[in-house]
Amino acid sequence: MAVSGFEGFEKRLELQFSGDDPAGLGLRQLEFESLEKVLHAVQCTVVSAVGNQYFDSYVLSESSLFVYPTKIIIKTCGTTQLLKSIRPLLNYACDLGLILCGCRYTRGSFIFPNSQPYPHTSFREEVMYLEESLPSHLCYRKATVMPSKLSSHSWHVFTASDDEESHSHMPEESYTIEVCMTELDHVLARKFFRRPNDGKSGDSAGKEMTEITGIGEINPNAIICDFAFDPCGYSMNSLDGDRYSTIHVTPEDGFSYASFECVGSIYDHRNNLVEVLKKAALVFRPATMSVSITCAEHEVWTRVAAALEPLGWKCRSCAVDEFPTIGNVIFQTFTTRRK
Ligand SMILES: C[S@+](CC[C@H](N)C(=O)[O-])C[C@H]1O[C@@H](n2cnc3c(N)ncnc32)[C@H](O)[C@@H]1O
Repeated sequence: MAVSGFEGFEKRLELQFSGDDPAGLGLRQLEFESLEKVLHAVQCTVVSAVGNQYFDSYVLSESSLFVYPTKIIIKTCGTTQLLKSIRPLLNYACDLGLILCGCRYTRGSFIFPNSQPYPHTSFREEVMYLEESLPSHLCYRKATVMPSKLSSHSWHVFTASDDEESHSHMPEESYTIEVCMTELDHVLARKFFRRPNDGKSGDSAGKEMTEITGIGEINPNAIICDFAFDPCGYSMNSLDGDRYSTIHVTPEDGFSYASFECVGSIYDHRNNLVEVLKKAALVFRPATMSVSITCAEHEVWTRVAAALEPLGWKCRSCAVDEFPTIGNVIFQTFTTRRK
């Protein structure tokens, strides 16, 4: 941990591959030892894992990893060196006959930017490292920092893709939503601290936190893989068919942070996203939150304000940008009226 405090804001990397056998196991064939080597380069480890017929999910010492046949998502916090996973992953994927066709890297603004090691010392450095690590056939590249009225919340996005015309590494109907919450309600944050010497494993303490905080109610149909750190901190992955969601919590005063991420479809009932967002926000009641949606083309983002404004958060800013192949990224920030 940095001397100042734990860096909750995650770095998130999504790599999309194509191959001859799209119905096959693809990346899921990777040996656990290979994944461990990739994570060693990033400087984190697996603490818990669960899979279903569609994908494998891992809770990490610093956030989460999801492995689909042709897609891998790694999200890591603290002082991890996430981008160092790219080269080993590309080598393993190549051995499986998979070719990289898309890359998306996103993150918020670090609370402790000076504690970040290379190549995460600045967004400029990260982009240079990405540019050098990715194969040249990913020729459509774009890097942007999406601003907000709150200097502590801006959204860093880098994308690279192989062919703008094919326009669908991401199914047109699906979207990803990434929520970053800071200044958590103190009483609610206390629930993510363990009692000293509770005699529990990280798994059983995690299960208890999932229940008492209401996290288990966000999607009651999902399989949940949860873990509680000692003395505090919590991570969970949930699996519902081919969809994941994930929550990570740093509850310490002064740098409290929680993130919620899920995927959805524009064809879901309008209320699904509204209800899920409401429930996730009420678990933490943060003073400030940012919501980023990546979606091909749809007004799904209007549902975010519809979910949060009746609960007392006010939308302070909204930025939209378009990226090759993945479509639009909409970045909104919210604060409580009391701010
Ligand atoms: C890994 S978790 C969740 C990460 C997530 N990105 C976040 O900050 O919300 C981080 C929390 O667990 C605590 N923690 C305790 N032991 C830890 C460990 N061995 N590795 C990482 N975090 C640990 C940290 O102090 C922090 O509160």
